[in-house]
Amino acid sequence: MKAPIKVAVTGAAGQIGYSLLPRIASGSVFGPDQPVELRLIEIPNALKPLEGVVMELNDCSFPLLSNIVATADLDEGFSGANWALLVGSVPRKAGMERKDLLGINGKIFISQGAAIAKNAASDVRVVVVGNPCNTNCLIAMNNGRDVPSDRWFAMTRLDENRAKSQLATKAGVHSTAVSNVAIWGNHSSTLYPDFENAKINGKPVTSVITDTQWLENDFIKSVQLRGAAIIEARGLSSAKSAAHGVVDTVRSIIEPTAAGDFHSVALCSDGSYGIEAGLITSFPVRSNGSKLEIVQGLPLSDFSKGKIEATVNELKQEREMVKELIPA
Ligand SMILES: NC(=O)C1=CN([C@@H]2O[C@H](COP(=O)(O)OP(=O)(O)OC[C@H]3O[C@@H](n4cnc5c(N)ncnc54)[C@H](O)[C@@H]3O)[C@@H](O)[C@H]2O)C=CC1
Ligand SMILES: O=C([O-])CC(=O)C(=O)O
Repeated sequence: MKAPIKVAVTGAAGQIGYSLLPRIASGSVFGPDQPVELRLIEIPNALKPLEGVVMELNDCSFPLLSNIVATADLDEGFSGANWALLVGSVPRKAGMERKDLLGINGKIFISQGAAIAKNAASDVRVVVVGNPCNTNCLIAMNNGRDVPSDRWFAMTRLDENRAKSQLATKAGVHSTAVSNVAIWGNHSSTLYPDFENAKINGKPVTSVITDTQWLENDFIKSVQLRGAAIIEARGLSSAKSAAHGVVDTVRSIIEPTAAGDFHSVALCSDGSYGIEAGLITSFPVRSNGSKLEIVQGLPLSDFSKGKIEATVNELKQEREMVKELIPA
């Protein structure tokens, strides 16, 4: 039996937490032979509902769940964590952009970044989900600089999955036929779902879907605005698909990527594709199971370059909005 890994989850009493925790505890994220200890972090006011979540997790009698710690103390919560999934933060309401949350949510990530650096395991990897996730991740990373910058991620996998679903529906194929979908930039209404490098059954999307007008307009907009459409329909932001996005994000970091394919995650730019180093930007990535790398050399048309520039510019604006939260 392997030793348990410690997985810290913030916002554990929230709606994403409710969908995500059983996936982790049942082995869907770290594998069917990997025991996990859950370290659930909430604000003091949410400790009571968190107690209910813990009761339900216990009632599932998950074979792989070795222990649960529930706490409002960041030092205790992140102690020894091998993974920190930062979900806890306020979701937007209808009519808001995700960056409108920066004033409320940004400061949460100062203390969380610092507490991760102080308490987590030396191999900790961090995935920020709470919005606006790229800039929240930037804040956390810069307040937790003892953790190397290649361990910090923000989630754009839900956007990749959404793009696959839209392309599959348009082409009349199953979403598993769609591969190589890069999401570039910010998890926001400027993100760029790159249909030019995407494939359907191994062929360029543009040779299967010849409706260029749809690809350049409706498709991009549908992915950019999907989160808002869910809020409009549900009265609440996406939770099940977001939790599934977290599962896919972690798995595509720790498991080898299928030959020729890639996935999307926001990480600390190293200057690839001319994107300013240090920005938490979504890129196409490949993993060999232990090392994750940005896919190099994808051809980008002027159309794609313009879209990427716009979303990266928004990331720079968001960084400017939170400059007081980032130590020099
Ligand atoms: N990156 C992505 O693709 C997606 C991101 N999100 C974002 O995820 C976040 C969480 O969404 P939901 O679970 O639906 O919200 P929710 O409101 O149901 O749950 C959030 C939980 O976070 C807790 N929380 C707030 N501040 C905290 C802190 N400082 N420390 C620990 N916990 C804290 C709250 O008490 C609450 O239980 C939101 O910011 C939402 O916009 C949602 C969907 C997709
Ligand atoms: O749109 C939102 O506020 C929640 C989110 O990030 C998403 O569903 O992609």
